[in-house]
Amino acid sequence: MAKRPWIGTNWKMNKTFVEADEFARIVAGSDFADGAKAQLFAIPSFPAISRVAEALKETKVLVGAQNIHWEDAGQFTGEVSAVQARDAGARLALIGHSERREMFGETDETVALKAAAALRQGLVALVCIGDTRDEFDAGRTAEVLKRQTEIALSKIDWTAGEPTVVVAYEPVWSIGVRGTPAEPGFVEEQHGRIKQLFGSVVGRDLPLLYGGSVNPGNAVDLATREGIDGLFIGRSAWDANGLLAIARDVTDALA
Ligand SMILES: O=C(COP(=O)(O)O)[C@@H](O)CO
Repeated sequence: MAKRPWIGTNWKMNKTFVEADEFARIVAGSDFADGAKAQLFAIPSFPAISRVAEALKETKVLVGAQNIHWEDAGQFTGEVSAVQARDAGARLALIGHSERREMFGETDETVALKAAAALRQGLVALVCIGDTRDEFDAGRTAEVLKRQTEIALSKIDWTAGEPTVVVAYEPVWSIGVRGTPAEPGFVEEQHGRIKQLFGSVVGRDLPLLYGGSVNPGNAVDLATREGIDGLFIGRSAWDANGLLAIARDVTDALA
């Protein structure tokens, strides 16, 4: 059976309401809206979540929040809880993106707390892990990914139903305009290691996505590799037609 990949985008701090509406309109009208060929997802900035969720409500496209707090409510100025994100229409929470780890003090421990909070509210927890350039250069990639994975998954009650956890390997050195695209063979090797960790840490397989400078030129090579269950895309998918073109190429190649 052909693999049904996860393919989605994190808008970061981009898009006005007009641009968000345009993106949602194009995706809602596409042949990927029914979710048959791929699990699409889009993660707007907080203000746009409710309108994008509304525009996509008749589709199978998951709308997410870019961050959540680990408490359900309280005196945390400027923060948004999983309860509130779900209330706004989010069905997924992005946790531990490297930009939050690097610039906003996210730690392995807060990532673990947030993953558990997302699952308490029935959200898909999309947890990012990744090595920095220095860690990569020092040959510490495997050690870093092991630590991040083990801690991120440590506060989840794996006996309670089927917690919906998706992990994304995103080498920090491959993300954004200054990033270097990772070699697909290197990614496949890391994914093999991370998949083994899923077996030993939680006793089950989890969807494992790749993110970092994914573009129309490398998407198929990445997404058709062993252990790569989908793509988490930034710049190349901020335009809805860019997202759909990559989804089409990938699903055609997997068919
Ligand atoms: O940050 C990500 C990758 O961004 P690129 O612009 O594709 O390098 C990832 O989280 C998806 O947003």
